[in-house]
Amino acid sequence: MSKPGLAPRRAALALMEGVLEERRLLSEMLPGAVAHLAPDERARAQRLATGALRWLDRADRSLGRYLKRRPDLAVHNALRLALFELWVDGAKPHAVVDGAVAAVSARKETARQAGFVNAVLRNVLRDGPEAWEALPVPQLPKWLRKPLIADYGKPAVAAMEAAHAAGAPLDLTPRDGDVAALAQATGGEALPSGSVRLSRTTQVSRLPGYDDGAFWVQDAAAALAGQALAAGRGERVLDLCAAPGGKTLQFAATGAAVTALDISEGRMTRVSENLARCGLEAETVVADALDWEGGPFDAVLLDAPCSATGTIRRHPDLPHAKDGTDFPDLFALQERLIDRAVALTRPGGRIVYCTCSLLIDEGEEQVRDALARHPDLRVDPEAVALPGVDPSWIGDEGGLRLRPDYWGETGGMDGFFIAVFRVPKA
Ligand SMILES: C[S@@+](CC[C@H](N)C(=O)[O-])C[C@H]1O[C@@H](n2cnc3c(N)ncnc32)[C@H](O)[C@@H]1O
Repeated sequence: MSKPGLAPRRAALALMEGVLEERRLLSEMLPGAVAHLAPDERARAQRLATGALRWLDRADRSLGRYLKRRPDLAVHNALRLALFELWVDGAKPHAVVDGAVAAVSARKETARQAGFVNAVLRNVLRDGPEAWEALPVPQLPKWLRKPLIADYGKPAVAAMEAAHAAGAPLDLTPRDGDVAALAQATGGEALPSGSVRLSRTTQVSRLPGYDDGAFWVQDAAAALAGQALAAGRGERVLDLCAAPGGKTLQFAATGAAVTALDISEGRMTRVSENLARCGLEAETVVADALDWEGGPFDAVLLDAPCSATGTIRRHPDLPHAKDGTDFPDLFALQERLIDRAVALTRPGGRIVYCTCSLLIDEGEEQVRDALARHPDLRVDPEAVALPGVDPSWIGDEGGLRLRPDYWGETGGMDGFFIAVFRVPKA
């Protein structure tokens, strides 16, 4: 029989290897990679892999003191994971050392290095948590850090990195807009923007009101993007890249006639499930937005596919799995999707363009380029001056720049860019 706790640790190490060697995202590998585990072990494997990747940079700095040269990836990862468990997760030292040694011993290729792992971890333990705490907050890899410093400056990037290390709370959007009632029912905090924030980790489906569809999970920054559209009862609204549907639900809850479109059939199933749970309606269309014909609509939301660099708090694997080389294709797609959104909006209508990205190429620059291609469009800064938004977050081009370090004292928010275009009357 294998040691207790070995299976989730081995699954976590396999997930880390998938990210760091095969450059795959955790979301692509889960839930397949943990399907063989019991539910609590699955959650533990995911938590360990996510945590180790979040703290990877600090673990590597720490291990630099004990390693003459970089060990094989599998051994290195076992040590990185052990440091996360010891100094962040608060696991018992003997259990961590035993677990790391057992994981390395269980693989034929690494079994001979079990003694080495044991020795390194003994040295780490001898130096204690003070040595770990003295190290800087984990930094982003250079490929991402450099352009962000160029755009925001070093202090801002350091603040974002601190927010990435802190992780993300759980935000809920109330279906009927009654934020106070939902905050009371769930024991959460009512945010000025209309979301409810829970700081504790919890199983969402066990929260009161889940089965009745009284709320859905949606980061407060993403909810602001939905609010910026200001959908009204009976208005024809198109959600052009809709899945998994947080913003579709926001529009449907206002009584708008919503068409939710997405290229992915699988992801669109989640939109339908979310609508059904919340007792809301929308027309769902699986199609490529670039060649779909319909409308014209009173309002179009384009929550475009993007680098997702605004979601690193929730997805600390992203900076390790990506290197930015595929981003220019996304920038070009965003441009074409903006042109489609313009074509699908009626004269006098409006378009919300947003991305969960920190890169200005996917935000401010897209707005500037869109205005050059469509000189009749106007950006409406008033439309993004929403409750909870600090006016200094609205840029010269009229868009709203949200960063993970904003609202730091209440748990931060996802990085987002949101701009509202007004289409001229005919
Ligand atoms: C950022 S996500 C949208 C999130 C969603 N608006 C929400 O609030 O839950 C981007 C979506 O764009 C979809 N997508 C990518 N390319 C597309 C295309 N050419 N046409 C339609 N949808 C596309 C992806 O499948 C993905 O679901």
